[in-house]
Amino acid sequence: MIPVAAALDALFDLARPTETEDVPLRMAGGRILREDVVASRDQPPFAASAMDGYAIADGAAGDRLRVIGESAAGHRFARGVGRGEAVRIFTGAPVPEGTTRIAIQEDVTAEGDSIVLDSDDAATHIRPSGGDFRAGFRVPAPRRIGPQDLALLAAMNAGTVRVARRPRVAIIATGDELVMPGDAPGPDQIVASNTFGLHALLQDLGADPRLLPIARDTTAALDTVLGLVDDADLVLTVGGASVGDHDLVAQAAAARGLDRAFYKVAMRPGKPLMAGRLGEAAMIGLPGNPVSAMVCGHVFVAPVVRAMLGLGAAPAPRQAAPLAHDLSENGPREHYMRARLEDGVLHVFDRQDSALLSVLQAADALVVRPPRDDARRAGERVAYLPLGGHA
Ligand SMILES: Nc1nc2c(c(=O)[nH]1)N[C@H]1C(S)=C(S)[C@@H](COP(=O)(O)OP(=O)(O)OC[C@H]3O[C@@H](n4cnc5c(N)ncnc54)[C@H](O)[C@@H]3O)O[C@H]1N2
Ligand code: MOO
Repeated sequence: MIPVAAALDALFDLARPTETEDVPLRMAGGRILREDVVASRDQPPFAASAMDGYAIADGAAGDRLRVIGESAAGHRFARGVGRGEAVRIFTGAPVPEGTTRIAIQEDVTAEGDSIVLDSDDAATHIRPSGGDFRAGFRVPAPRRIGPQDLALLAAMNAGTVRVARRPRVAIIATGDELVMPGDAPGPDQIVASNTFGLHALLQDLGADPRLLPIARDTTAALDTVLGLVDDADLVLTVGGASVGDHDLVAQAAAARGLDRAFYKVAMRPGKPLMAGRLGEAAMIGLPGNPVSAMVCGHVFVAPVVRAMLGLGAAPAPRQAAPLAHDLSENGPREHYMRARLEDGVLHVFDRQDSALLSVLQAADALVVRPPRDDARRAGERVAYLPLGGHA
């Protein structure tokens, strides 16, 4: 058994960054920016009105000004404006030459082709040219492109952006007992679940996951499904990783030339984890117990996918919070305990069996106990991995 950190390092050695590709901006949400985007012009490109009203050169409450034209968004007033004059102006329109402030229309009385200023206003209501960003302003890569990024990149006039190709991930469930959700299971069968959780996790990460057919517990069936892996960057198998007579994944992968990096990690759940290089792909053999597979998804698969996307080789980010209650000392394996954060305090579930998906679903954190961690008291701060995803 190797420590979690050593397993993660070995996995980072297997993870190759994907190539880059150009995508139209509207397709770029959730993708990883691989090349800086640089603004080619100032925004706004001209001094712009922030309000509907009248652009004026000067004037105080009581002054009467002659309205000599109009500046609307997209249509500037092309002449200059002098003392005693005003230009009708709308939000977003270019501020005419010679004006210094906008008198908002609520503060003005319009009378024919002139206006009277009803009050003084210290604010100019003018957005200066380049007030948002200047030409040369940069959004640096790498970065996951969120909705706010998209809005900014569009304002910077980026029609396409250079992003990381999504890592293709083949997911293979193994086991004679498994049927697909919605099928009719026999009396000794259960429904494949882990692969669906992993598929969703991978989609959230920005990967391109593909569910392959369930492989039966024979080396021939496993070989057939491994043969469908095609151009995957990462192959995930689920189950068949332990020491039982029907745990044949290692054998089938070896026959296909797996160059094994490690087998068994000092963690709980997730001990029978296996990894290596399988042709062009990295392969991770996940344990079959549903919670073990999902915990390994968060602890190993997610950082590997992030590394492939070019976001760097770093463990899943941890946070810390106080415990709601005492915890007994930990054994020799790093323990990832399902817990629920309530008002910033961690409640660790009593039942931690790695078959209990209902407990995992109710959890929003995995408390991380180092190997041989001492007993912990209520109120002590401990590390946890946020799981997210709760309404
Ligand atoms: N003698 C020992 N037995 C076991 C050990 C051990 O060290 N010595 N380790 C245990 C631990 S820990 C784990 S974890 C499991 C891992 O076993 P496998 O990876 O071989 O997984 P399976 O035996 O195929 O399945 C375990 C369990 O999970 C269910 N399963 C499998 N795939 C799925 C799926 N896609 N969706 C839902 N459920 C799935 C399967 O039906 C089993 O119930 O080994 C322990 N045994
Ligand atoms: O290591 Mo297993 O994954 O505890 O159930």
